[in-house]
Amino acid sequence: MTEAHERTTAAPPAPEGVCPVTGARAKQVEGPTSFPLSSPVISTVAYASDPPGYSLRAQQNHGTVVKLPILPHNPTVQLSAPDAIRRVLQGNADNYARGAYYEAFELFMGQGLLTLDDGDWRGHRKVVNPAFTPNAIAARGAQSDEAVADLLDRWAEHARAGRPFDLFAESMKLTCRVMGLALVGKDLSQDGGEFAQAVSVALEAIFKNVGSLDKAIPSFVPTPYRRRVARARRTLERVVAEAAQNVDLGVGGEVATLIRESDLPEDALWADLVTLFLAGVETTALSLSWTLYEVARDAGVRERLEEETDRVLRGRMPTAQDLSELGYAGMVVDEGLRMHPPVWQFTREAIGDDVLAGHHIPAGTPLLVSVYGAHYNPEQWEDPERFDPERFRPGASPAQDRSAYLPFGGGRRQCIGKRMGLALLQQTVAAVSGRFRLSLTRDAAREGAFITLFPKGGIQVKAEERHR
Ligand code: HEM
Repeated sequence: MTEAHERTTAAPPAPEGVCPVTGARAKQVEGPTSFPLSSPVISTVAYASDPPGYSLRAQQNHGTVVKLPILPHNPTVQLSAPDAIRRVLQGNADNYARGAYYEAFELFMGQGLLTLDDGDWRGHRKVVNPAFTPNAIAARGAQSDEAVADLLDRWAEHARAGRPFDLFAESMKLTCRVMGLALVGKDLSQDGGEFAQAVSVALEAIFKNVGSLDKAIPSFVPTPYRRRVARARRTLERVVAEAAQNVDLGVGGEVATLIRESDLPEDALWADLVTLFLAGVETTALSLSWTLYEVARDAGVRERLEEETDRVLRGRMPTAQDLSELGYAGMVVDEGLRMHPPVWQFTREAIGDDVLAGHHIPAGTPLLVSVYGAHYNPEQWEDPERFDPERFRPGASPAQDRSAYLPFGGGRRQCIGKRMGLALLQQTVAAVSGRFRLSLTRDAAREGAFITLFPKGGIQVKAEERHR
């Protein structure tokens, strides 16, 4: 194209404050303007040392649509305004691609359910969908029942020995078993924690790959971190290879069979299985740990839960059929997911210009949808720092705007495992409350964050059996 042609066809500059595509009047997105926080290097260091804290401070100081000067995709716009989030995920979802941040996910997840853009993604979602319907989840009910029963029996041994244990490590055993059976037909909690470790290391590696200093070290140097990542990859490769073999032998897991027998490309087995493991195992374990942590800290909530479980279950284990009667346990899980959303942010990129909550978003802008910011926004939630399951009482409006609550995302890319995750969480919270009282051995857990929001150093608890 000649320079003259470029000049004649280029769009005329938009009058200031008007989006060139929609023609709507719009403000520029603001962010920190004064040193040191205007400096991308200093901001990136501040962000890396406490990502959720940095994110909330930016929201408090500059609002719910804010420009973050963080590397490597500077500037990135952080969104926690419910109307902006609704437009990105639903109203104008066609204008938002997965974008540059999601490229780092391909390190482990290849081109699959989470990383593909809408066109190619549809086929993958359609193939695995039958394993996530209410009927499919109910058909696997006995697997969850047994896994939860074994978890409680292990905790009973800890209780009798007076031995503290880590809620997060225990929750990972539960989810490695339940997800392993559903996806590849194998209990993946039986390898001394190797699979659980592989999932956590892979998620950390994806987060660090976005902007890690590790990249400054030549790629042939086997740093301890790189050795851990390589080991995690080998573990995941072994699980996927075994899954393929088992499908070929006619004894494959439900999801592995659906993928292997579909028309999806050969590499979809790796991409979609690893995606489902990385998206489902740690997230659900974290929700369980954080929710039980909050229950252990709040005698009032604990007593309400005990009253409900004693009344509904009369000392037996809950099954999927009991969940509709265990409404308070469901509200406790919902509030746990508000206060500690395991996926505390996720990303998109604007394909064309748009206006979000009155702000002009130029084409190509990387976005961080801040679940954490939305869940702690005082304009949306009364006293957001308080753990209060009553917000989720049926018929109540938990937030001013329902798009301010999005632990599972929203729109057509909403989490495929939402129903499965919630059912396991509600069942386990009720089962634990029916049998044990948990107490923390340390006052407060410290939050750390990579892709997920995790308790640094775990959550040490002691269990006491309620009825002996
Ligand atoms: C409490 C547990 C969970 C939480 C908080 C959670 C959260 C989320 C969120 C926020 C998203 C949206 C990401 C985006 O739009 O960019 C998502 C997507 C996804 N989640 Fe979950 N998730 C959970 C459990 C699960 C489980 C159990 C599975 C499967 C076994 C799963 C598999 C997926 C997949 C495959 C996607 C991508 C969906 C798509 O784009 O079609 N998740 N999850």
